[in-house]
Amino acid sequence: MNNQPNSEPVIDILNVSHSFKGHRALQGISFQVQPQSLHGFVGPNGAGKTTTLKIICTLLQPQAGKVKVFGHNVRTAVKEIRKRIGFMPDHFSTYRQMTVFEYLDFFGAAYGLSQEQRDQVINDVLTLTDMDGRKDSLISGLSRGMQQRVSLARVLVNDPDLLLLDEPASGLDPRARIELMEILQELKRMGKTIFISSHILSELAELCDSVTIIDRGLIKYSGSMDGLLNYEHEHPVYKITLESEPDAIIETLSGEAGIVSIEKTPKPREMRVAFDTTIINSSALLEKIIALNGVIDSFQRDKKHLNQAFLDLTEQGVR
Ligand SMILES: Nc1ncnc2c1ncn2[C@@H]1O[C@H](COP(=O)(O)OP(=O)(O)OP(=O)(O)O)[C@@H](O)[C@H]1O
Repeated sequence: MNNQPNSEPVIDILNVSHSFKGHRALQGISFQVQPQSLHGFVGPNGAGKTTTLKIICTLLQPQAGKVKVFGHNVRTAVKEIRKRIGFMPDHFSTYRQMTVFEYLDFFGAAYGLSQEQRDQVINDVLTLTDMDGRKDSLISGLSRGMQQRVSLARVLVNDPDLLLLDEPASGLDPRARIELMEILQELKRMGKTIFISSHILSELAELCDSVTIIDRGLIKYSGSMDGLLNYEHEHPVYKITLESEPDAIIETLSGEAGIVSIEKTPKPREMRVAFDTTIINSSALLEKIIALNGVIDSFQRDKKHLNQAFLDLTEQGVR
C-alpha cells in the first residue's frame, strides 16, 4: 500500500458540474476526502451520488470543474488512478454462475497477477471478508449479504488504497449490514480510505468519521459526522433536568429576553430550552434557573436527531 502525506486529500473535487441531456445532475459540487477516513456520501435517490462516484473512479469524465484522486487529475491520469482504487457498484455484476474462487481468480488475472499471487490474494481477501468457507460455492446460491462480501473481496484483489462503494448496504438485513460495517472498519484500520454512499444517513452514522450530504446535485454539508450532529440552523438547544418538575420555572422564563422556546419534554422533570446566544449564554441561563430555586440534575446540549439533520438539509418532493 502507498502511504499518503497526511495533508493531501485522497479525493479533491472542485466546482464539478455534469448534465445528462440538459438535466443538471451535478451543479458545481466541491468537497474533499481525507486519507484513511471512512467518509459517507449521503443523499436521496437521484441526488447525484452515482454520477459523482463514476467521475471519481474515471468511468465518466466531468464536463466542468476539477477532480483529483491521489493528486492525479481524473481526465489525464486514468491508469495511475485505476491502479489505486477499487469501485464496488450498487448492483452485482453478471458473473453469478461462477464459484467464488473462479470469480476472484478471473479478476486477479485481469489485474495481471500470477496464479501463485492469485492463490495467496484470494485466500487473504476471503479471510478479510469472512468468506473462507465459501470458496467453491456458486455465487448465484449465496445470500445477498454474502454476494456483497464477494463483491467487496473482488474490489480488494488489487489491494487498493481507496475503496469507492456505491450503496453497499442496500437490501441487506440488519445482521448482514453490521457484518459488512465491521469489515469496513477493519479495512480502515489497515489504512485504507473508504468512500461509501447511501441514501440513509443513520446507516452510516456509527461507521463514518466524516460525511458529505448531496441533494439535487448540490452539496449541503461536508465535514465531520460530529459537526453534522451539532449542526444548528438557528439557536442552540439544551436539555435540562431538575430535581423537581419545572412548570413554575418554565412559566417565569418563557417571557424572558433571549429565551426562544422553553417546554417540558415527555421525560419526568426535564425541559428543553432554545436560546439566542446574542442575548444570553448557557451560564446566564443556568444562573437564572438557580435564582428561581431550581436544583439542576443535568444539563446537556440537545444534539439534533440524525434524521432531522438530514431532513433539514435536503428538500422534499419527487425526484
Ligand atoms: N445516464 C444517464 N442518463 C440520463 N440521466 C441520468 C443518467 N445517469 C443519471 N441520470 C440522472 O441524473 C441524476 C443523478 O443520478 P445519480 O444516479 O447520480 O443519483 P443517485 O444519487 O446515485 O441516485 P440513486 O440513489 O437513485 O442511485 C438523476 O436525476 C438521474 O435520473
